Amino acid sequence: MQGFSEELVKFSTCDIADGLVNLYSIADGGYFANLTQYSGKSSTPVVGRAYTVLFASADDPRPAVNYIDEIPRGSFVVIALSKDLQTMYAPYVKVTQACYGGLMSTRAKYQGAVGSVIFGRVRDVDEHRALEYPVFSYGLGACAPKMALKPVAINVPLEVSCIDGTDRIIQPADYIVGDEHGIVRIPGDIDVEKLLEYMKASVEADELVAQDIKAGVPAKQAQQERRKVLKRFF
Ligand SMILES: O=C([O-])CC(=O)C(=O)O
Ligand code: NI
Repeated sequence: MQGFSEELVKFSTCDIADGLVNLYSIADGGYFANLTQYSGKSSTPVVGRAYTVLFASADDPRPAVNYIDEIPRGSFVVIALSKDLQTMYAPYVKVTQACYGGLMSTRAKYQGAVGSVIFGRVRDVDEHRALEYPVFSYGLGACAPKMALKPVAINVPLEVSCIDGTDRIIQPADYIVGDEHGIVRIPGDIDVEKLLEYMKASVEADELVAQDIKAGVPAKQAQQERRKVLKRFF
């Protein structure tokens, strides 16, 4: 692991989204909707810096690139399709082919990648599970990509179409965190140390709220009382 990954792994995607909403007024909490974790579920979230890969239509003029053999250790592999192949509504991509499979996870894991998120379809579910390697995606496919899609760029910003009609951009080296809720991105210009400090205080406060509620204190009252300590962050 590198940078803040070791610290961030102690927090769920919900904790991070809370931090981004409350501390930085990021309305969506950095959350990417509609992704499912198909493999590698564990008690701790998956955290790494984004290693971004853009896939485009097989007839795109750009040559195919080899994205899988040079992944920096500790990276979170992030794959998205070009904007013309995305849809705002389900199923989110205009192709039925899977752009990622078990051999890609085998190689990614060998190089020390922490997980892969594919804003598209994946196949070979059993292989990802047998590897205990975390893979998140919009959905599944059975067909290989070669007649429909190819990887055309590495370490480029990735645009993801979202339900509100705007795009979210994932920059290379952004922190990506995944767990069973899906994926959150911590924008690169955020003070991660401050975010960590806030999340620690917020999680502690909510543990006390839970204790109070179990002891019969009304939820609103417990939240107001216990969350007073968070005022120092604003
Ligand atoms: O055939 C492909 O391109 C993808 C695949 O199934 C794998 O990585 O195992
Ligand atoms: Ni395969």
